[in-house]
Amino acid sequence: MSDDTFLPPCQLYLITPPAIPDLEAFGKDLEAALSAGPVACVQLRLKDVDDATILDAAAHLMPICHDHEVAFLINDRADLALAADADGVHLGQGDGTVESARKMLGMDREIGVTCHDSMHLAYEAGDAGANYVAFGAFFDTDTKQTEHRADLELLTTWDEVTEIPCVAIGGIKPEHAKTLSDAGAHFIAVCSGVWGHPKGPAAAVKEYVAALEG
Ligand SMILES: Cc1ncc(COP(=O)(O)OP(=O)(O)O)c(N)n1
Ligand SMILES: Cc1ncsc1CCOP(=O)(O)O
Ligand SMILES: [Mg+2]
Repeated sequence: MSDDTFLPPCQLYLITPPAIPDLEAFGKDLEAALSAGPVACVQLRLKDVDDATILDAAAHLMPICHDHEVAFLINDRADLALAADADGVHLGQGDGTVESARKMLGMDREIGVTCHDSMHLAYEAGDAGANYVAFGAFFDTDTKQTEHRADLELLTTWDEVTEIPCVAIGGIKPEHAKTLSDAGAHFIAVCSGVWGHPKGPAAAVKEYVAALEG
């Protein structure tokens, strides 16, 4: 994900729902979503479950991603990303340091870092060796209680001053995609807009991709 030389300016990054009650059914939805259009990355973001559940979900979902040449990241836990042989980890500000995750994961795996609405946190993450930084929330979301609201200018400034890709997250609907892309986002991260789309995840991916192609 960090080498965007031959990639379109802004790509879709999918975040799983925080609970996956039926792994078989979700695997089918994931397969449909990834077959519908280009997706750069899928992040397994399970909350309030034990490690075995995360590893089981990773073992089921990662091959689907790899069949589509889509990177598979695990949220919160570098140790589980290593145990699952995932492509990387997404770390929040309370999920451990980039340095310690890098020691665990080596240089071949991706490390992304939540930076809320803060250029300062993004510089810190970049200096520590993050492969991407994530800004948000850009819009209202029911997926997570958020305390920070990012604006488009942050994306533009970040894009101007660094080479490190940035992800925009939080309540992103298809109609927001082009604006975020034009402002400088390299990825838009979406959860409910895809898995909760009234026409299903495949139709959702098509809508986001069409909007990005604008
Ligand atoms: C791409 C991306 N950006 C931000 C987050 C949020 O991470 P974090 O702040 O650790 O919150 P949780 O997702 O762990 O609730 C993310 N997961 N992915
Ligand atoms: C994990 C996370 N971090 C900031 S907003 C958010 C939720 C993203 O989900 P949605 O696309 O449903 O708003
Ligand atoms: Mg986290």
